[in-house]
Amino acid sequence: MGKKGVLLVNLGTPDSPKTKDVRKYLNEFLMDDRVIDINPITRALLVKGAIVPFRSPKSAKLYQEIWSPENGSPLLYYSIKQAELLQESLGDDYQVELAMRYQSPSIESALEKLKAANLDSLKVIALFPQYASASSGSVYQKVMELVSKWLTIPDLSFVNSFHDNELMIENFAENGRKYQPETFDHVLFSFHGLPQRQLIKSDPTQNHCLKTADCCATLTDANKFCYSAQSHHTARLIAAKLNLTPDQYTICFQSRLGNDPWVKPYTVEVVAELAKAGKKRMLVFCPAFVADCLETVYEVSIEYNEEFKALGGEKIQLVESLNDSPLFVEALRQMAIA
Ligand SMILES: C=CC1=C(C)c2cc3[nH]c(cc4nc(cc5[nH]c(cc1n2)c(C)c5CCC(=O)O)C(CCC(=O)O)=C4C)c(C)c3C=C
Ligand SMILES: [Fe+2]
Ligand SMILES: [Fe+2]
Repeated sequence: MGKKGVLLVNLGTPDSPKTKDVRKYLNEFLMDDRVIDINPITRALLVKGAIVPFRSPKSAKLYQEIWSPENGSPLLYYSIKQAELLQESLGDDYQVELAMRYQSPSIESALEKLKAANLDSLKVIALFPQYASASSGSVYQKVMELVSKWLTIPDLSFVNSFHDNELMIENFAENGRKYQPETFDHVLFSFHGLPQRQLIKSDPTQNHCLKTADCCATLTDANKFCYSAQSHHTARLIAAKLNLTPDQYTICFQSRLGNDPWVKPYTVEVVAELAKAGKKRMLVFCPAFVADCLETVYEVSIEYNEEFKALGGEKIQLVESLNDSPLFVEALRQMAIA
């Protein structure tokens, strides 16, 4: 019997927090036609002419704030840990490799190692709990492009999403419980944002997403692959584990890029409204990320915290991500062997 392969893929991070490496990363990331899904000429003009030149030095400063002298980027550090722990847990019948959709380690290099192992099967898990064309879709497209050229293609499968994975939900709830959610004035579930255009394009019925204010209130056949609907579902499941009632929490979306409308409400606006409403202490979960990264460690813990305090709030407390927790490794193990 040959080995079974498992490929874990996260988004990627710059090779270093220097402007030149951030520029290289942003160029590869934002030139992906699933990420900036517009006419290719307009995309190239926008990305290479405007976004990357202006954003790279600014983002480099932010990356410098979160870069650990020993471990580098938290996203890469914890992704490596997750792959190592999963390998340990699965044992010698499996070969686990980690890749990043952008930059290093590349999907090409990880697939080369897996090809050399003469695998019986390959399971690919994009490390995004909620499906989006811009994240998981892009990973799976890239894997398919590369594996389609192999002479022998093993049994190949993908995990579309794991927004409702019981162990993942429990892991977020467990991380949150340590902070005693009941002692906070309000709880936020802040997900990475996405252009509204991408939700609408991905709606198979073309008659559901964003047609009503509560289109994400339940998961149905029409919105089962919708990033926003899956995000709402994840948040409701974590909230239920913590016995939070709907008035105690808000679901919102962060990290908007550009001027087009993204999924609402925007976290930055929710934070401002809650500060103005007199809320003092807020607990923030970021369940679109399975590892801490720039969007959690900087954007939530530093940027939103400062904005909240400037408007009269006292503290925004980030609930750490799943990182190297045994519960998440077990969730990955169960997905890998399913
Ligand atoms: C949760 C999954 C993610 C989706 C969906 C996603 C969509 C998306 N992102 C951008 C633009 C940027 N994202 C950036 C950082 C970033 N994004 C994700 C995940 C998703 N993005 C992660 C995990 C990270 C952190 C990476 C790290 O190194 O820690 C950035 C770079 C940082 C910055 O300059 O602010 C950009 C830019 C778009 C346009 C998009 C969907 C269309
Ligand atoms: Fe992003
Ligand atoms: Fe939707």
